[in-house]
Amino acid sequence: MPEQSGKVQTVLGLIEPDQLGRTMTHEHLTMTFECSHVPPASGDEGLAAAPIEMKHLHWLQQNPYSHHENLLLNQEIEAVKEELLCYRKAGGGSIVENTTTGITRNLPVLRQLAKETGVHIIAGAGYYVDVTHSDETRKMTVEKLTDIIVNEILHGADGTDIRCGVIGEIGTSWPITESEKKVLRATAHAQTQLGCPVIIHPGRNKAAPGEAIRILQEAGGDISKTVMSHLDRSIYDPRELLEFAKMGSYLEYDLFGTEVLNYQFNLDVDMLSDSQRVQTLAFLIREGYEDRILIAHDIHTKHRLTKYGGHGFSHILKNIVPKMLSRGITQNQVDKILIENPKQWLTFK
Ligand SMILES: CCC(=O)NCCS(=O)(=O)O
Repeated sequence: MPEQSGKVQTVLGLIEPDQLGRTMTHEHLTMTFECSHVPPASGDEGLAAAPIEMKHLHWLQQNPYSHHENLLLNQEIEAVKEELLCYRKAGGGSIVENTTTGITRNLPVLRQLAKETGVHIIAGAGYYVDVTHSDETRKMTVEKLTDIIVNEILHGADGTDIRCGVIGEIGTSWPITESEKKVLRATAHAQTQLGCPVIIHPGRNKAAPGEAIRILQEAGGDISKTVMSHLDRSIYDPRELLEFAKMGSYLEYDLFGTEVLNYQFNLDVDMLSDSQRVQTLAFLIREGYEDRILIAHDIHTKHRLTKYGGHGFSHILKNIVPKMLSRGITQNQVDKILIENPKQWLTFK
């Protein structure tokens, strides 16, 4: 039985699950997102190249992926540190940092931030979406990928002794590519060995979450210990959502704070607003899924930091929780979503 059993593994070492407190289960503190750059609309090239300024904020908020500099969250370590101190003051305890190989994971920075702020940080093992896979990764067998992921959890990742505490976010596109399927199978095999939490980034299609879960399931993964991220932009129809929920994964609404008219990555999608996210949580609770819900902001670009006029890492604690309570979600249910469910998920079997 690994030493992680019954514990949560942070970048500073193992902790008791009760030490976690309120937990955002899907954030990024340092990463790059150039792999997802969207060319600006014709006529917007000047805005896309301009420094970030107040007068451009609305454009930036609506076109975040067309501004190259906005995709470099790794340049904002000091601002992120300030945000984490505010997050603690607002009652936050822990953050799952989902940056995996392909989007510039930086474990020494995570360890430094954890030391300087007192926020428990849980780092992610494994690989992001196919476009970020190296030729070497693509050639690897499932067994080799499994070994690497297991090693990132048991011994440390990226040549450091800093150990990851979850597998993911494991990136998948739509349709899921062959290389991504191998990583999903390796994830399931590593999870079987370690009894660890897993978190998946689905492709941008309503069929994507179910397909990723099926691949994990067939490879022996523990779906009850797996989170499906980004449901805010993936499944809208209530009947389809309940069909997916029956598969048994955690259901994560992790784009709180994102309010956009057009979702740049898929113009067919009408991205949920925060009010609609809260309505969806209330719906899932009524349908009996309160033990399966997780929430977060998934901050991954500069413009969502308070330094750039964004909502920051404390938005859920300061604004969304009161809204949840005002819409009939009880304090006990809020605590389940923010404390108990993350604790159950993050504790190694
Ligand atoms: C690395 C951050 C990330 O993947 N965020 C998800 C963005 S979206 O696909 O939900 O738009």
